[in-house]
Amino acid sequence: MELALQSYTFAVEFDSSVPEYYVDRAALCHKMGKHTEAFKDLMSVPAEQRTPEVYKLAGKILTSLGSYTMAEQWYKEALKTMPNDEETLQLFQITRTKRLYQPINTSKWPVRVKFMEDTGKGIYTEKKIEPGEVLFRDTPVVSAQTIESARSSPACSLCSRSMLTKEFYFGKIWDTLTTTQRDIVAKHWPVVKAMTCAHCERECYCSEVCRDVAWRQHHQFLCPARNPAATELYDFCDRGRNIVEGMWNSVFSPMMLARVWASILSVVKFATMEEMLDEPSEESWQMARMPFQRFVASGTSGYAKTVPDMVALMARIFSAADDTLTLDVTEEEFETCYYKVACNAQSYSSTLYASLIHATFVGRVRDAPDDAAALAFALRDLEPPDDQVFGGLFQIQSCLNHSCAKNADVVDCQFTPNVAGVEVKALRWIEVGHEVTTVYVDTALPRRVRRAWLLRAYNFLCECERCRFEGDDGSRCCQCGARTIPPARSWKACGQCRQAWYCTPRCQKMHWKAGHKNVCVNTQQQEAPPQQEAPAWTAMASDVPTLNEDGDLAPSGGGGGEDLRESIASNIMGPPRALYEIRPPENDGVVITEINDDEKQEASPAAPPPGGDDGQEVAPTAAVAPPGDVAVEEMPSSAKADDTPEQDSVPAEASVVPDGSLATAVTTQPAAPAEKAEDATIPEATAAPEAAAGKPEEAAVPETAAAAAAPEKKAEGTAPEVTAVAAAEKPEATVPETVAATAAAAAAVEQPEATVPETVAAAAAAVEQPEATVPDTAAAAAAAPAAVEKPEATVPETAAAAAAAPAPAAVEDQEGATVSETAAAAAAAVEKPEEAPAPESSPPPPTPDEPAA
Ligand SMILES: C[S@@+](CC[C@H](N)C(=O)[O-])C[C@H]1O[C@@H](n2cnc3c(N)ncnc32)[C@H](O)[C@@H]1O
Repeated sequence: MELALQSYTFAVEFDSSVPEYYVDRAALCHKMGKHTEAFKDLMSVPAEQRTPEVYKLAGKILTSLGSYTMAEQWYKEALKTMPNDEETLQLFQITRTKRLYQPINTSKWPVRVKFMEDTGKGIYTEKKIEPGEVLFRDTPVVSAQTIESARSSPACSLCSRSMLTKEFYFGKIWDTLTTTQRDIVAKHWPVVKAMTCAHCERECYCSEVCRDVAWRQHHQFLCPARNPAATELYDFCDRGRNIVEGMWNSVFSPMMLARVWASILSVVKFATMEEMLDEPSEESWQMARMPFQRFVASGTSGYAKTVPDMVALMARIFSAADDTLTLDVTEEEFETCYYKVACNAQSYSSTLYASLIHATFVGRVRDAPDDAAALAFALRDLEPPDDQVFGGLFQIQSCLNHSCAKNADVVDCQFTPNVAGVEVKALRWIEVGHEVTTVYVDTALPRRVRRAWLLRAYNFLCECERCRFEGDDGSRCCQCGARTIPPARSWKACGQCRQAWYCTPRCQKMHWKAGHKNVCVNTQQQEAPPQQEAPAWTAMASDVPTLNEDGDLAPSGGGGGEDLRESIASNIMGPPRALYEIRPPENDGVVITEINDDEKQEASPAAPPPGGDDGQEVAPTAAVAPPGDVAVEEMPSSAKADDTPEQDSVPAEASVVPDGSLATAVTTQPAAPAEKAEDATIPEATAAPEAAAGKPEEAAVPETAAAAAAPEKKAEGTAPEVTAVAAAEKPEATVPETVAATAAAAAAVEQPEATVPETVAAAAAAVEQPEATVPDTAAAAAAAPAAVEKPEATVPETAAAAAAAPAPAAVEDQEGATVSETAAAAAAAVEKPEEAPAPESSPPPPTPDEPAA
């Protein structure tokens, strides 16, 4: 090879105007591992003479240099002229995967970030975890107080500790207090020293340290005194409109987006100064963007068009951010950043809460009876303050995937007085290698609504254990998939959770064993419904599940795929929103939980179905069963009004004919043998109210003697099985290329040492188009039948592109292309739940003790 290199060098020196000589030498150098020389050679080819092959080779070289972002740019250039070139598409995907899934350092913690094909990055345990154990802690890369909270609860803009001053708390009342009363308040109010930015009044800090750090990190570009365009942004936030055209939510404000760009600029500015350059280098841009590149962004493009004023405002702010530096906030740039934040923002607080300040004050006043008497009137109508709430982007925490049966909680955590963040704690035992999950949605909601929510907001169809072992409504048997005839009828619901329906006791039993027992909870033990609590998220949730005219994902339940698909195309117009919800502190005053904490149910396993009563309870959602209907006749006739188990009676079985419809023929089977204790805990199925009233003998599955026994505790840590099943169910065929890409991703994830990029200075200097942002179009996302990652909006979707997509979860990175589990794919998965392979968590075949199946 050395000889060949000499020949090429001779050729180049002989006639330096022939681009092919450079290209050939670059290819050889690349082969020989001389990547920097190779790239220099390519840069000698004038831009107008660069062929797609040159761009492709440049992509390969830059990938070898670990400069993935730039490599992607060059592949994109190549794809502009040869959009169907499979090799380039493949290389593009691999590079992107490498960039997105480079290892995240969790070496201090008993967890590891791993990449799974169906769920993307996730957090997995490295050892068996105890309930309550801290899995990891994390601090935000960027954060901002939510608009809502900023108005009601002042806090240090950087470290998020509460800055609730007495004047703020007393508000208008303050002016009505006598001097004596004010003195008393001042005596007992904890010291809260707040200071503003040295240049503007718009930011509040707890200390000079926070003020200085904030200045360097972002405020230098956003201070209205320095950048007048930013005034409008502050005004916007001050007006307290946390919902802009129904889009902004209470978890993050546009200020967070502005801080993302500002912090990128600040790194670039610093690097440029350090390197004593006149202009920022491409490398410094890349380095500055790096912390944000790993965050996935789910969403379809078009959002920027719904908030054009905000896009224009951000563009104005960053076009004048600094004398020498500008950042072009295009629609694409805006959307990418928006979706990253929407998909990953986690709300959190400093544990130095407003309520803590208030409680301290109240406690001190109480301890001084004279002072209490003097203030009694003034304090009469004052409510305790709201706590401050921030939204933040966290590197590790953002890798937590969702499960409706979460096994971990995200709680507030204070690292130092000036650094707050979150810690993730196990809610129960988690086996080694199992996934750590949290919830993104109110898990008290029915399955259909939860899934619609998640699909809309996060672009994935939840296949967690709960979703797999609950149904949508009574028209479809959760075990065998048999549908009622007519569809308005309802099968009997699980008497305990009422979230699963069965055509026969046998199906109920099978489903129980297969996994329903792990997720079955008594809905009455769940928390009050969201409407009653009216936390911030209900306002958001209420406008989400309108998926079709009936407000359903599918008519008559059963997860009809077409309807879901259509509704997604027609109704899922809005962008994702983060649903993490902060709750008022409980007990120790530092608890932050997500929207709904089903840990309470987990902590206190659902009570057994109460005697005969439970069997008589009816599912609130059960439909009316017309008397004399075929399905009613097929239900067990053995259940007596007093629910005495009738051991030798025979529940008639509904059978399903191959086309999935319910056969009217009723078969008789031998009586089931005595059940094992495990089986005996199955809550009896309950029928629709009218059916129960009209036909008491059909109201319940015969209750067994052991039915009062407590149901088994939930199985723990089943996530890997869930993952496996979800993968197995995926409608898209997984082609070898995908496997290869995934393997590459996994390898990248698992090899921390592979992360250190070589120097890319030469490459950086030469790159022409650093940041072309090209998100998917909404139409493409809706229409794409398979997961497709498109390096350019202009690159047609091809089978090859679909095959090459390494990650089904929607992943839109800074540069825009999207790996998406499309609506169609999701819909297909919903459409055929009855055809799903048996869950891996299914129990072994029945033992002789168990009832015959
Ligand atoms: C906060 S991120 C979680 C980490 C993410 N998996 C990643 O690769 O960065 C949220 C995104 O993860 C994916 N996700 C989370 N939970 C999931 C689940 N249960 N099934 C499939 N995808 C999931 C979705 O794409 C969602 O938009």
